[in-house]
Amino acid sequence: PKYGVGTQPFTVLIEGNIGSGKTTFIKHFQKFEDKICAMTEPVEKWRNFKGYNLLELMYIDPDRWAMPFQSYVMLTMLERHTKPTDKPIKILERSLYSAKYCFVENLHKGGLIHDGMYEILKEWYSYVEDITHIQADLIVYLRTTPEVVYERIRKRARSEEACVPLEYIKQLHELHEDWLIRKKVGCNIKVLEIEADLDLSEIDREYKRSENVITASIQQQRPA
Ligand SMILES: Cc1cc2cn([C@H]3C[C@H](O)[C@@H](CO)O3)c(=O)nc2[nH]1
Repeated sequence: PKYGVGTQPFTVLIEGNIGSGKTTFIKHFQKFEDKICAMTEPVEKWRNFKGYNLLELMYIDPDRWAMPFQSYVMLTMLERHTKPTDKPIKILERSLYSAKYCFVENLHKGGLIHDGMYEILKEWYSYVEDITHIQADLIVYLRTTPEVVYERIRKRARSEEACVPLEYIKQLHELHEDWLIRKKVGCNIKVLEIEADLDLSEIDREYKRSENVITASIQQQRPA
């Protein structure tokens, strides 16, 4: 049997484009810390891996650094997927799936990683999925339009993202749509779509709706 089968609680993956509000969304759930193990993306690890800013290196020198960056992202995602918790719910920001179907796919389509690198990463994904149980019961898709998140990225002004062009954001958007809306690829996991173009004041209504769906989905769960 796969490593970790039956060891993980109900797991929600928060997915969406860069700047779609995932971290804000997850922080909203961190107040239920007695019931929910919520883990944001380890961006700080990627920005300082033993003194190397892998995120910056990936953006400024993708030919050399996009592949090693994505292989480290895979490692950090796998750590989160398999991390034990005694809480009944786990919420993760992104996943091995968005790594595979969105980011690595985008880098390869854009010619930023060589075919050989792409094949190695895909080999890792399929091996990892063969030997490890990846718990994923619900995907909350913070659905946005590229222009809206592009503006947010400009405002947030994360230094490494300064040169990310709108085209890159549009490509990532389409890959999220292929995966989560058009269901062209990937896992048949239930998707809850959140209109995340809304500005933060209105989005509380959407948080409430997702909370209801998450708690309802857990109730539907087979009793442990
Ligand atoms: C799974 C996964 C997340 C992820 C994030 N990123 C980038 C996009 C943003 O600039 C930053 C934080 O999400 O990291 C990436 O290049 N590849 C990724 N793969």
